[in-house]
Amino acid sequence: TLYQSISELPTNINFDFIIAGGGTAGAVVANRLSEVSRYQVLLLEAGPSDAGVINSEIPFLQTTLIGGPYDWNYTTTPQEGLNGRSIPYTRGKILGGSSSINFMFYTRGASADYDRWASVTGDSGWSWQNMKKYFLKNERLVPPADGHDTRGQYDPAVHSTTGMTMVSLPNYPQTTLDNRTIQASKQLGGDFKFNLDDNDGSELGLSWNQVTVGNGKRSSSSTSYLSEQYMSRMNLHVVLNTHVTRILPSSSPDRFNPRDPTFKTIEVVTTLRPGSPLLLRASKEIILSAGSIGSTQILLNSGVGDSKELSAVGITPLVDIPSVGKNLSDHPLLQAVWEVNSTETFDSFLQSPELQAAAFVEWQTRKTGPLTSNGANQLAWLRIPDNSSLWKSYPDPSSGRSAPQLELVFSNSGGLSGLPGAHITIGVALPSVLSRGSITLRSNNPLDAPLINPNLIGHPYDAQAMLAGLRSAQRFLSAPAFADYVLSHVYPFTQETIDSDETVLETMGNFIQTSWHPVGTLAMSRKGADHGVVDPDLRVKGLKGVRVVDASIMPYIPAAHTQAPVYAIAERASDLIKAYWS
Ligand SMILES: Cc1cc2nc3c(=O)[nH]c(=O)nc-3n(C[C@H](O)[C@H](O)[C@H](O)COP(=O)(O)OP(=O)(O)OC[C@H]3O[C@@H](n4cnc5c(N)ncnc54)[C@H](O)[C@@H]3O)c2cc1C
Repeated sequence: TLYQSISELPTNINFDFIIAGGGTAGAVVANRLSEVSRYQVLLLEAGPSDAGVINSEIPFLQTTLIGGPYDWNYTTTPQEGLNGRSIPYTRGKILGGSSSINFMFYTRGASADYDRWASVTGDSGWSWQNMKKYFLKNERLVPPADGHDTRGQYDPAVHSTTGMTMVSLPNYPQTTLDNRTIQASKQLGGDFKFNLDDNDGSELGLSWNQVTVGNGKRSSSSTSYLSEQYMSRMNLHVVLNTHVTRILPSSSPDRFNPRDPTFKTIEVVTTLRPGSPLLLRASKEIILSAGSIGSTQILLNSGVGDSKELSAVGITPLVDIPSVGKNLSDHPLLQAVWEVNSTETFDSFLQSPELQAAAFVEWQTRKTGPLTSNGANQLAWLRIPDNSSLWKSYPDPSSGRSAPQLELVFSNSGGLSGLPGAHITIGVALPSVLSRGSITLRSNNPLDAPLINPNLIGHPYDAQAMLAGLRSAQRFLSAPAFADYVLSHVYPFTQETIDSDETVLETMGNFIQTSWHPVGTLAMSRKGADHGVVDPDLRVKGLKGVRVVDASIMPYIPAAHTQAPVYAIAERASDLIKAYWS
């Protein structure tokens, strides 16, 4: 049942599980736990429904969701590595969470990313070998909207066609770019070699991009795990417009010796009108799935965190876990634009209201055409060469020798630059970083946005790696396949300045943005470790009754756009919770 307001929720139900946050992970957990008909499951979401939000349905309109009503509209603290800029930090505030507003890349990461999680947690359940089945449980591979022959563009052996969230190969061709990129990969070989499928655990090389799009529309955790057939379950209750502020201990624990207090009460306020908080009780567990920022804030509001920092903002500390909110990791992104010799790039579409209107009619009638595209048909995952002088000064942040340190994403337009003319954009991102940031409270008002410091390019390695990524992008464009095509670099540097390491290092901070992949703030660690927040079964250490299931539990950021990892975490977490209570 779907309720628009907490006041509509029947008061006579005894909820076994209450899940805070109806986002990517929360929707999975709500679906899987409500498969057990004797469990009453309550999912609480601060945002509204995604039903009928056409900008969320149409893949191409992804960027229009940034900064709008379905965004929490956070801003970071001033970022030293970004020349002191504070930047917008988008998170989905809508059913489906960030999966309803993200850019739909479907990337699982390197096998070594999961093996590293297994090794730091001491739980082989997090290894690639074991996590594979959870990726398959989540994925339903479907044909692309343009019906093109996808043979040779992916490896069917590592995909599932029977899971929940729809995944497809590119849905609309980037005519002038797709073939050139494949040709360049053949001509250059080496680190740019063609990789049939970057989702088989070995990412290195150039691959076709897989996206969470099905039948020409976005497939989100809401459209898949909370679709009508599941919402009709009598034991699944989803309440929208409900902000979770805190979790509360059952009986007041002794401050100096809390002895694992039990938290089974959750405090909420409706976002629809001013009013006093309401309390709800879970008889089995509270599950925090409010995302890296939301779940962290709920714990801090509740007095679970660094006791000194909490006292400083006027919150009574209940359980001292200094790691709460630390270890924030994200992928910095620099979009570099080159002018090209063409009249057929996506720029002409971006600059023509007539073409867009026609595309809208095509999408409405057939769910095909340019609007089914997320704008990126290929990507490359690379390593910085072993003989680079960087390794004399810095450790390798990647999870292993088969995991990438650089990512390049290819788009057939000037994208964000907004420049007139025809372009190619290469998004340069860092899949592994040495910077770590934090989330802390601004005040003791639970509705105040927290202080978010992703510390982008906060470590000198990250700056040098970004420079190396830009040089890789230039090297790729030097292939014969681009010889009569790529004219000059036009953004954010100029053809004259791009080759100066000094200029690039000094000015790139003015342009680098986030890839919107914050993770790690409630990281898993071994049982008994003196750091970390949740145990390998995702229970908050030192508390009874509370688990965290979302991007915040990742101890290290994977070399992946983070939704597929979150889906797999949520599928495994659901199994762990079911096994515990069965
Ligand atoms: C603009 C953008 C583009 C992205 N592009 C990609 C991409 O192309 N591919 C990819 O793999 N990943 C992408 N990501 C990242 C990916 O979407 C996220 O890592 C993933 O969805 C996070 O899942 P989650 O469950 O941890 O959090 P979310 O999906 O964000 O879910 C958290 C939910 O909790 C709710 N919530 C928060 N606080 C509270 C509260 N106090 N009370 C009640 N509810 C609350 C939120 O409204 C939200 O619905 C992108 C993200 C963004 C923002």
